[in-house]
Amino acid sequence: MLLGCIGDDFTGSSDLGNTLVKAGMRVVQYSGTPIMPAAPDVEAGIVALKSRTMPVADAVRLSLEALDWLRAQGCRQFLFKYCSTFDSTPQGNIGPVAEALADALNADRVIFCPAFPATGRTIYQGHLFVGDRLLSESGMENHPLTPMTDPDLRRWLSRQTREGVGHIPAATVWQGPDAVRAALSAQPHRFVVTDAIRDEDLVVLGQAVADQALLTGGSGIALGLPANFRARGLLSAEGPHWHGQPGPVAALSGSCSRATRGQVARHIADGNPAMEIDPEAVMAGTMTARHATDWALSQDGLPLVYSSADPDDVRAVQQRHGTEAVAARLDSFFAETARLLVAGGVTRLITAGGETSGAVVEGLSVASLEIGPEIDPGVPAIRAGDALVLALKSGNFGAENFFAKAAERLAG
Ligand SMILES: Nc1ncnc2c1ncn2[C@@H]1O[C@H](COP(=O)(O)OP(=O)(O)O)[C@@H](O)[C@H]1O
Ligand SMILES: O=C(O)[C@@H](O)C(=O)COP(=O)(O)O
Repeated sequence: MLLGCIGDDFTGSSDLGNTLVKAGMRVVQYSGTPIMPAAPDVEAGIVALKSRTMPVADAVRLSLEALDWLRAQGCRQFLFKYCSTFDSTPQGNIGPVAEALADALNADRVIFCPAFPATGRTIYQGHLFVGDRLLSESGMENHPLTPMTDPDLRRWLSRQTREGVGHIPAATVWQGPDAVRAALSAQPHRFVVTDAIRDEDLVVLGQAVADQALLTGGSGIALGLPANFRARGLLSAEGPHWHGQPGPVAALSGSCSRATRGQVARHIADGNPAMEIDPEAVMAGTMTARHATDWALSQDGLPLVYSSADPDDVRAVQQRHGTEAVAARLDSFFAETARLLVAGGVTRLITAGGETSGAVVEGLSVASLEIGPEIDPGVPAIRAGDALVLALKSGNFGAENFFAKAAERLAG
């Protein structure tokens, strides 16, 4: 294993896997830190944690455990993957996890670059944009767990860490890898937010940090890394392999992000079967995973079970029961529904939402996931077993007809 990655959620980890596979690396995503060694042909290993929103100390501990395992697999470079919208609270977890990893690896400079231009996430003057809006006006300010109310990454990260936070502007990135390397060494601070507006900028950054032990960012920061290993003659020529899976299909969505809500609306408008889950009914125990599964298994086509709701509805239910209590109940509802669906014969499962997908993969007790071809930017097809394939969609990713598109791609 050459590149060791730690993802703070499951969809984000598969997004990173997608980038690395497209650039020709053989990638396996692990559900938590494995207890066994990796297969010998894995070139990039991604330990997916559900650490984005857990208490800081737990996120740090789990990330360090993952780092230990990746080091034991022989990795030469390490990447901490978080969301392209920098999902975190003023307490963490991006800053504290990065600090712990940097200390463990003796990294004296660490870049922070969540840019992912293919999905509209760009960084300019240290500010994160989603399309033509600042992060804080993109809808992410309403995220149920990590409302992003400040687009200045330097300021947001500073709240989470004891380290000072520096900045490398786009003008330096445009001068190429040598200029970035020089700017990095000249930084007075250990943590450095880097601008990136285009894929070319990410490739330059990837070249510039070829010898850094630790990088942090969205999946975009991995764009240039496979070429570094290839240039050193370290990648196999064969590349990844993939075969699809026919059979019954179902979709689950606990994502309340704007893109997912559009995809849910489109799925319904296209006449597909859909069942809306009322969180109140789940909290009261009157809606159970068994009910949802029985309904889904009795449908033709691509049934969708969703709790996706507008920000006002989400806020109202959170105020009544508490944010964590609602998230925990819905996560276990979806995890159990996934388990029952697969037990009932479903071979293609599509999930929307980072937390939701993490809960589902854990509920299915799948230890490792082989990353396959891209469905939409940031979302690959995944093989989870001999007769099970998955698509784990980040909340804000995917075309409007994502559910139908994913079902087709998983089959082929
Ligand atoms: N109707 C709802 N009301 C309140 N919370 C919800 C509702 N539906 C889902 N949630 C919770 O909102 C969170 C959505 O997060 P996630 O699954 O990561 O989606 P995304 O990728 O869009 O951020 C989950 O914790 C989920 O349990
Ligand atoms: O970088 C991204 O945007 C994604 O890879 C990701 O992490 C998204 O997380 P969720 O929106 O919670 O799925």
